Amino acid sequence: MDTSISPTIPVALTIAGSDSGGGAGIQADLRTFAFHCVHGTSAITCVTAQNTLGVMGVEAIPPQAVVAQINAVCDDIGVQAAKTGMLLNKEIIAAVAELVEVLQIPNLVVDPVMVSRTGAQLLDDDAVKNLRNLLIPKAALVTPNRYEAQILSGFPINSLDDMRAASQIIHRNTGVKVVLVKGGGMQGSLCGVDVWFDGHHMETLTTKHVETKNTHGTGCTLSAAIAANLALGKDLITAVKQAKEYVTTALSYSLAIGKGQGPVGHFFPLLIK
Ligand SMILES: Nc1ncnc2c1ncn2[C@@H]1O[C@H](COP(=O)(O)OP(=O)(O)O)[C@@H](O)[C@H]1O
Ligand SMILES: Cc1ncc(COP(=O)(O)O)c(N)n1
Repeated sequence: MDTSISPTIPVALTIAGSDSGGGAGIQADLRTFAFHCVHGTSAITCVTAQNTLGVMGVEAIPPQAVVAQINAVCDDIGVQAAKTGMLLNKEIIAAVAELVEVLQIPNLVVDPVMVSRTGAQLLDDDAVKNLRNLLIPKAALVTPNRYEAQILSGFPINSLDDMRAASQIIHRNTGVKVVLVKGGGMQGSLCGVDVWFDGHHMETLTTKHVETKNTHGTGCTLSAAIAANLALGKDLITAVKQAKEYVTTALSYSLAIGKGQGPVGHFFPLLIK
């Protein structure tokens, strides 16, 4: 008897870098998809040698190999949603942006990864232009953190009002449907507060602040959970709110592994009885 699960199982794609330490990047994304009961597919853009202390090395995957991975997934399996994470250089960004258009990849979440939690540069300086002009305009949602929102808006962010202003500037400059400025890098009570702006409606999304140093992979997990929720057919604001709850719980169950900043934990559905 064939016990395969029905072909209606949702499928999501992550286009991102590999994190050898397993806390962020492709590893966090596929784990997040799995805990949402979404089949995860991947296109690896670069391989990082990384742990909880930092990034020791980065090797780029040639753009044509990134394109081949995306084509292989989309030609055969098909995806209901996708996210991008660490894209590393302008050539990979241009290739991904073109393919998103050609393949009409739906429900694209762009996490504009630029710098790691440990301070390592994850995007070439000359690649920001392609991110802003070629890829972000094709996204349903872009999810910059404080630092990335400052780069994309050219506006310094020190308060909730600054986060709001930056979200409006990014929306206007890129034409993206929705901007979510994340507050993980903000001080005090603003840490964990995010700002949503869709061109009409501005909303402040708040969950409880979790006190932990083990925050590696929060941004990757959030964008992957949003993509998983979109693949499951949820509307964008619901997808974002539920993803934020997922990250908050994952922070509460973070993993104190390694000597530095450990990753958020995804095992809570198995741990909470
Ligand atoms: N200590 C924390 N407590 C609660 N939520 C947090 C905390 N740190 C980050 N978050 C949330 O995690 C998500 C990822 O944000 P952030 O850490 O800013 O992203 P990135 O990993 O890209 O820097 C956001 O929803 C943010 O509000
Ligand atoms: C491969 C890869 N992708 C993304 C991040 C960002 O994650 P974080 O901001 O938690 O360091 C990372 N460190 N490595």
